[in-house]
Amino acid sequence: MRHRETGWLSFFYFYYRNNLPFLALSGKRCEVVIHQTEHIVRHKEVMGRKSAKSKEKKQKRKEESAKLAASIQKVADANAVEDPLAPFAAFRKYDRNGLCVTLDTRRVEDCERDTVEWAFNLTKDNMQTLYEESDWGWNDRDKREEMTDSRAWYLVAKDQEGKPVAFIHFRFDMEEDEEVLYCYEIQLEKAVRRKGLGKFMMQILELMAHRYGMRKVMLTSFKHNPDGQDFFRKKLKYEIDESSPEASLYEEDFTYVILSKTIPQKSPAKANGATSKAENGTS
Ligand SMILES: CC(=O)SCCNC(=O)CCNC(=O)[C@H](O)C(C)(C)COP(=O)(O)OP(=O)(O)OC[C@H]1O[C@@H](n2cnc3c(N)ncnc32)[C@H](O)[C@@H]1OP(=O)(O)O
Repeated sequence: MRHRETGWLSFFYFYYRNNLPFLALSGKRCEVVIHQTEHIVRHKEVMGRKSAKSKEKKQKRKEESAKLAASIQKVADANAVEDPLAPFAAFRKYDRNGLCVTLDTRRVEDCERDTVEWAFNLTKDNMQTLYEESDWGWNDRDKREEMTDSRAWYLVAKDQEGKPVAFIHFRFDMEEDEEVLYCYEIQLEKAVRRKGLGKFMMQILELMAHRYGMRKVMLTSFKHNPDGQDFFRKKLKYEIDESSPEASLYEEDFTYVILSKTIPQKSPAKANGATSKAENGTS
């Protein structure tokens, strides 16, 4: 080592640089002390590196919990909005392909009882067989509980007589530490299918996800529901989500896939209140 070879001067310099206490030493003991001192310095360096690493870890944990808190806050803010459809006046009506309906969003507790009952029955009609063909099976009580959970929001399309013809049950929620808009259910009466209404309603979800800062729109779809699969994957370009069991290494053949679409995040200007084309009705 350099300072042992260069004698007293470098020995003092070494002490001085490493901020070590000075001791009166005889020349003979000098080498031993230098050796011990180097050992202490190495130890200090290792400890220094360790504490830098633990500081880094602590900082990372701090950032992660701040990010999680911000995500939870976004979900809470979205759920606190009185009417999530309010900024999209142009999307309150769908008048195309011989279909004329009005659209409305409400918390489940603000929906008419008849509407919730209609939504349950339509879901049962459309989905019971598919559920029974899956590992999940169908259970009236479980479905009712899910559909009337206090976190449930409904986007309902009604015809000109005020009769509901299509709905989406959605939630602003956390999914694997991320703020998402989860589409629990999209169900249309047979008479209004293949007229573009389903696509229009899913577009509304994507607009709301963007407006309220959700990172993705997510949903679960049975593999043995080809209509749903074609609609979401081919037409709406939803992709298999990383949380879907199909995307992992499980060998078990699951009967469903989790699909999602990433929502581009708002620029700071828009986050501060500027309105988008869709909100201006110029989509
Ligand atoms: C998360 C879940 O809820 S999964 C369960 C999904 N729901 C169901 O399966 C219930 C029964 N089905 C339905 O309610 C509806 O048919 C939906 C939601 C699947 C689709 O809604 P629709 O209004 O019928 O679809 P829409 O008319 O908007 O079609 C959009 C596009 O998808 C295509 N598409 C719609 N339905 C189908 C279908 N059955 N097969 C193939 N393509 C289809 C259309 O061709 C259209 O493409 P285009 O724009 O090029 O013409």
